[in-house]
Amino acid sequence: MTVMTPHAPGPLSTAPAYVLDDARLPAVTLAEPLDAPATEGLVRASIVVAGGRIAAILPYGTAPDPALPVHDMRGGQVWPCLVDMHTHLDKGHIWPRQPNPTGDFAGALSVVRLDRMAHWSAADIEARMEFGLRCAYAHGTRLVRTHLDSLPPHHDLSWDLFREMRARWAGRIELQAVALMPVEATRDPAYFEALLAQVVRSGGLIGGHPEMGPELDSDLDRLFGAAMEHGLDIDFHIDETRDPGAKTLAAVADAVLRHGFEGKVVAGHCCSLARQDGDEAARTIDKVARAGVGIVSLPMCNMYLQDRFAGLTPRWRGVTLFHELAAGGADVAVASDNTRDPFYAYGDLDAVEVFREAVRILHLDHPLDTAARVVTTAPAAMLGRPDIGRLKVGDPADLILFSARHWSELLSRPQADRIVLRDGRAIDRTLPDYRELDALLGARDG
Ligand SMILES: Nc1ccnc(=O)[nH]1
Repeated sequence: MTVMTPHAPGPLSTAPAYVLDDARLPAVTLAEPLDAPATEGLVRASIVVAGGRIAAILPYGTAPDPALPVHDMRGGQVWPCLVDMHTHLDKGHIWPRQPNPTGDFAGALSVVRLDRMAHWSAADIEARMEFGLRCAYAHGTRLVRTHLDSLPPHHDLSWDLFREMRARWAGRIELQAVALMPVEATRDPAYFEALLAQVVRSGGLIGGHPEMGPELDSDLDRLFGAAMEHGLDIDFHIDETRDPGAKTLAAVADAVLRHGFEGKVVAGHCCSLARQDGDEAARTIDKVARAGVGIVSLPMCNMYLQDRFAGLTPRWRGVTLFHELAAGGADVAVASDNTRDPFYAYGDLDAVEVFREAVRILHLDHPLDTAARVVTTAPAAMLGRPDIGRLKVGDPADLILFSARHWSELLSRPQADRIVLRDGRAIDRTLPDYRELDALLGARDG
């Protein structure tokens, strides 16, 4: 019997070619449909890996070359490596140094600013980004988009560092970055020009959080104008509030249509949409779909920050109208958001955790048939990388092997025993030790 441990000698660590036999694959991640029956969206199949690539995907039972060594999955699921399309690597892991005393959004905003101004040198950000990326890699993620706080001086410092980190991580994690600032900050031409120069130099995206007010549309026009001039895609933080009066999502969709904007636009959060009445929400969803604005929900962070009042029990989950958006024709996905910082006290850039929690918080279950798309093909498409997060013959064998066979098995445990293959080889999944950050964050006894 094959022993399912990552470091056992065997085909996953040594053989130039082998078979992952008797696996279950999420059909929604298959680039080409397999002629085999699916149960709850899972297809039984065997994958031939050769030269670090997927050489064949065969219906289970159609025996491949009998000479090849076999890793018997015994019915366990095999997924492509994952996509985490909305993170904040620059903030990650500051919690021990800068907790959020209220645990709410206003508290997070104000204390993050204090920490940023006091501590965010290049060395500080680099150490925390590196730590976060090591976690994401060990968990099986291959593509990460991060927002970077981009108010001075970090519009320079963080972006210079980002280019370095992207080069260092090339081949392990593909990195994308988005400028995060209040959209009204673009009214300062000297700042905005300098920021745009950095974003263009870095192959990044422009974004930020628009706010309601008389200048909302003109602020958006300035941002879209710059994006069109420089050929940039856009990724916003939108309406992260319980206030139903926050309607910048509709304004963003209007701006896309008004400008005939042809780049990709993503809107993260969109919490207040779920607090508006049905007709109003439906009108906005229709606009979002027509404008082709992709929506990313951040369920763990939203449930943590939204509807938090001291001494009171939360009454809503904080998430956007995920199902209604999907039914209305909008692209939808989920992602991590913050990790161990004032916006979210927990998290480890584990897209499998994000998937599990998203299923529970957003009711992505029953049926679960296509749910796996929300951390694979859907975010990959929104990020302009449809070559990642899918199972396709000829692609690198970047795969996650689960012992779990069915959805109830996959979603009931944290899948800490998963095996991650990169280019067909099992990687070392050891997570970095928090103690590595002690010197940076001020070690605390007690
Ligand atoms: N949810 C968030 C909003 C703004 N900034 C963050 O880091 N996170």
